[in-house]
Formats: sequence, structure tokens, C-alpha cells
Amino acid sequence: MISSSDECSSNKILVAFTMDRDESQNVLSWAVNVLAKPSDTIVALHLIVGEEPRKLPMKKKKRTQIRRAKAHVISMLGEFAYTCCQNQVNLEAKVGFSSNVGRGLIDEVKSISAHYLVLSRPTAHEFRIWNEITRYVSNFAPSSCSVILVGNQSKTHKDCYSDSAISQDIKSEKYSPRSILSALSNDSISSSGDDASSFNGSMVSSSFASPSEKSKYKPMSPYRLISSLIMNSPLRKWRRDETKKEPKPQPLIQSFTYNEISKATNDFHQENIVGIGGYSEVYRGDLWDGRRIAVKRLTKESGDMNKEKEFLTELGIISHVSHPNTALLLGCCVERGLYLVFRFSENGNLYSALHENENGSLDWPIRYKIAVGVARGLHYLHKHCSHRIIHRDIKSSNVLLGPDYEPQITDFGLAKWLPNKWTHHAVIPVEGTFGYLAPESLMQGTVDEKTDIYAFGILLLEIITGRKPVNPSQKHILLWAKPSMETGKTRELVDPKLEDKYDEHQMNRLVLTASHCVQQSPILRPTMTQVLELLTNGNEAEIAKSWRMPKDMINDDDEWDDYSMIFGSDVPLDSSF
Ligand SMILES: Nc1ncnc2c1ncn2[C@@H]1O[C@H](COP(=O)(O)OP(=O)(O)OP(=O)(O)O)[C@@H](O)[C@H]1O
Repeated sequence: MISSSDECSSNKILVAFTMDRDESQNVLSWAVNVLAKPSDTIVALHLIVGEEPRKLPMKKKKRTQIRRAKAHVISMLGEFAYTCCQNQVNLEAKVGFSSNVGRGLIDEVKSISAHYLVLSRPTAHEFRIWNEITRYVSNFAPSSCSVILVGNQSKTHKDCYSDSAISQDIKSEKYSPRSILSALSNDSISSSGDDASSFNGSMVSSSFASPSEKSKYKPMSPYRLISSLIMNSPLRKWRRDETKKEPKPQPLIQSFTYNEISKATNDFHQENIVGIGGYSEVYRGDLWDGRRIAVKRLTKESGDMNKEKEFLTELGIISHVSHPNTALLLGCCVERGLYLVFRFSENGNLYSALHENENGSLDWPIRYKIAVGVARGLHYLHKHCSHRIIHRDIKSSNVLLGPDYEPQITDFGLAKWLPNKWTHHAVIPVEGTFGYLAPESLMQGTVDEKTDIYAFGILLLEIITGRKPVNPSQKHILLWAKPSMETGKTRELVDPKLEDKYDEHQMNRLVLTASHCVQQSPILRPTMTQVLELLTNGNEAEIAKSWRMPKDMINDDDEWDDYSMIFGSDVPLDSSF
């Protein structure tokens, strides 16, 4: 096989690809199947010739060109997600700008310190341009980078390689890119085309690289528009389990065309709107194959790069997430706007079910199931997701209710990756939703897992009491509930709509868990592992021992004074930051 100069270290392979589908498949296939070894990183780059647009709104033509490029990147790279996952190769994708393709490639080679630059041989009519590009990269590639051409071309172009040593294997006829490509043609190239892929507004780490490896990346200087393929999604494993009988894994994230989603939503008809969020509208839709979907569309008026970035963050993060208690992303569409396509949750969201349901209130068994389900979803995000995640906006309207009222956490627009050894982090401006925001976030702008725990505590109180966290005519839910929680008078907390029909044991568990989660000091709050234990089967005294601070270190009076200072009884009418 092809050897790199240093067998032990991982290599960075830059693969340049055009808008030509076959060419792109060939060159990527070769890089993935032949060149890369486990823990190598492939960066697939499509360059748009021209200036990076800096002003908004962009010209329509430019916008279309960029979206087309993104769509191409997504659909193309999706095909290699499974192979890369199996080969433990990191795969990232980018769309960049440069006035000259050759120069753009060399800039990128230098920026990521690539060991290889892999180019596709062009079709005959592009030969002149291609010749210029290859000449340029041959002349200017650093000596540490080998330039490789892949594709069917009868004539050998010796000058296409850089001065640096390319391994003998590559040069030899037996393993020439051309001969290997022919052998591969029935193999990996034939995969389905709508596998896991996603892009993000910033460099998103891919799954096999450790955080320390990732931090070695330099900022992508000339390339602002970055796409990143999210590899090794647990979604894959989960969906494979779901469909055990099928030999092949299910496609992960599908790239939908605008026509498909427009048809499904009756041309985004007002009647199909099921939710309006801070930066999006959500439409119900029915796909041609019978699947019911929810299409989240970035609102046109938002036209703001930050909103677009938030939207892409959500796409980047949620494509890593796969759990029965998190919303299921089916795919996305980048034509004529940005759209996320989710499986439809037929029972709406928890906020509506608790506070706006005219057909009666949620029964206790359903409420308990929702509480435990959300805890499982959050536990997964904090502890078991391939990259740990804090959600940062846990609230009842972000809990969808699927079939049988199984809850699904949604809206990852504010979510953040958690580095492995992260304690807390300052986020300015403060984001989240008033009423669920932990005191430390409000006062210092810090967030960590415990800010999610606090929000979960408020959510539990909402489930127990049936009260909204903030309501202009009432006290903040926590101030209202505090006296009863302190004295253990659980009955006073219970939503009257339950008409005393609830399991007392379960109710006590929920109240107890909520009271721990809403402690003012983050270190006094339990972790999600402990929360799950408390909610389901743990021994309270035993579990509490593992996180509780000695009583004499806590000044309860001060704690509640701070709560009053923050929440008071006059709460802002605008409940969202
Ligand atoms: N998969 C889905 N199935 C059914 N309804 C959904 C789905 N996704 C979202 N909705 C509805 O749309 C609403 C808004 O969705 P979402 O919270 O994702 O949007 P958003 O713009 O991020 O909102 P915000 O940031 O203001 O919380 C949800 O509360 C829910 O009612």
C-alpha cells in the first residue's frame, strides 16, 4: 500500500473537487479508499472562483452559486460517510473562495499543513485550465506536500507532481491512481448518495480526531464559508439497530430538493405552520413516500449572518445526535433558503400540552413519562453523545411530543459542544430563555452542564404544578414553589388539573429532584446521571451524598435572597432573551 513519510502520524489529505459529480466521486473515492489510513483527515474542498461576498444581502446569482456548491458538497460527501466511518478516517468539507484555483489550493494546503493534495484529472475540454492549475500547484506546493492526480487520462503528465517525494507505490503502474480507481468502481462509489452529511458555519470537529488534534487546525483564512461533514454519527448505529433485518445501514441525512419540501408542505402554506420560533417557521408536510415531516425554515426576514450561523450550528450539532428522546433530523435543503427536515412529532410540544390544551390536561403517567424521557435525552447529550453537548435552551416549548407522548428534545440552535475538560464558559451576550436561566448565567454569563440541570429543574416544576415559569400576573415559579418545597408539602405544589389523580411516590421523586436541580449554586446541583437515578430508582440519601455540599457551607438565606433579587415577583413581559 501507499506509505506516508511517517507511518505512525496521521496525515492531512486535501482533496480538490469540482462541480462534476463523477469526477468528484472518483477523486474522493480514491482518497478515502486508497490513500487514507485510520485517523487521517481528508479535507474535501470545492473552490468558487471569485471574491468572497462580504456584504449582505448577496447578489442572487452569488447566493445561488454558493447554495448549489453547498448542496453538491453535502450530497457528494454523504456518499463517503459510511466508508470513512468504517475506516476511521475523518472527513471534512469546505466551500471556499479564491481568485485563482491554483492559488486557493496552495493557500489551503499551507493553512492545514496538508501532506497530500489530490486533484482530479479533468475532462478533455477543461484540459487547458486544468493544466494551468496543476502547473501552479506543482510549482508552489510546499516540499512537505505531495500532489497526486486521480482519474482516467491516457496521457501521463509528469509535471503534475510536486518536487517532493511521492511514494513509489503511487508512481508505480500497479498502484497508480488510475489503475486503483478502475478496481474500485463497483465498490464504494456505488453507495446511496444521501448518507450523513452536514455543514456548519464554523469549523466543526469530525468524530475521530481528538480535541487536541482539532485544536491544531489553523483558522481558515481565505475561506469563510465552511462546510464540514459530520462523521461517525451515532444516528447511523441507532438507525441500523432500528432496522435490524436490513443488511445495509440506513441513509443518515438526506439532501432534499426545494421541490420535494415545497410539495410536501403545500408550497409552505400558512395552514401548515405548526410553530414559529425566534428565527424560523416550522411547517408540517407529507413526503411522497408517506412520511410526515416538520420543515424548519430560516425566516426570510432574518437575512442576518448570525441567524444563518445559528441555523447551521443546529444542523451541525443535531446531525451528531441520535437518541429516542431527541428530535430526529431526516435531512436538510440548501436550495432557495435553508431548511432542516425533521420527523414530525404528532403531539406538538410540551408547553402547548401543559398550558394551551383545551381538550383537558395531561394525565400523570404521561407527565411522569415525559419527565423521565427528557432526563434520558439530556443525560445522553451530557454524557453519552459522541461529542458532549450542552443544550442551553431547555424549556417546555423545546420538548416535542412524539407518538405515545415520548418526549424529544429539540432546537439545538444555541447548543454548544463541550470540550472534554471543560468546567464552565462565559457566553456573552446571555442567551437562553428567561425563567429557565440559571442565576449564574444571568449574573455572570457563564454556562456549563449545570445550567441545563437548572433549566431541567424548572421544567420539572412546570410539569408538577402546571404553572408557566414566568407569568406577568404571578410570581416566578421557583419563588412560588419554594416554601412548599422547603416544608415538604408536596400536595400544595400539585397541578389542580390533575384532580389528585397521581402516583404519590413518583410525585415525591419529581419534587425532590426538582429541588436539587434548582439549587442556586451549580456545584450543589446533581449531574444528569444522578438526576436519572433520583427520578427512577435511586436511594435519595445515597445519591445526594455524592454531590451534596456540607450543610454548613450553604447559607440558605443568602441563596434565596439572590433568587428574589434575580426573579423578584415582577418579571419581564418579554420572556425571551
Ligand atoms: N419535528 C417537529 N414536529 C412537530 N412540531 C415541531 C417540530 N419541530 C418544531 N416543531 C414546532 O415548532 C416550534 C418551534 O420549533 P423550534 O423550537 O425548533 O424553533 P426555533 O425557531 O428554534 O424556536 P426558538 O428558538 O424560539 O425556541 C416547536 O415548539 C414545535 O411546536
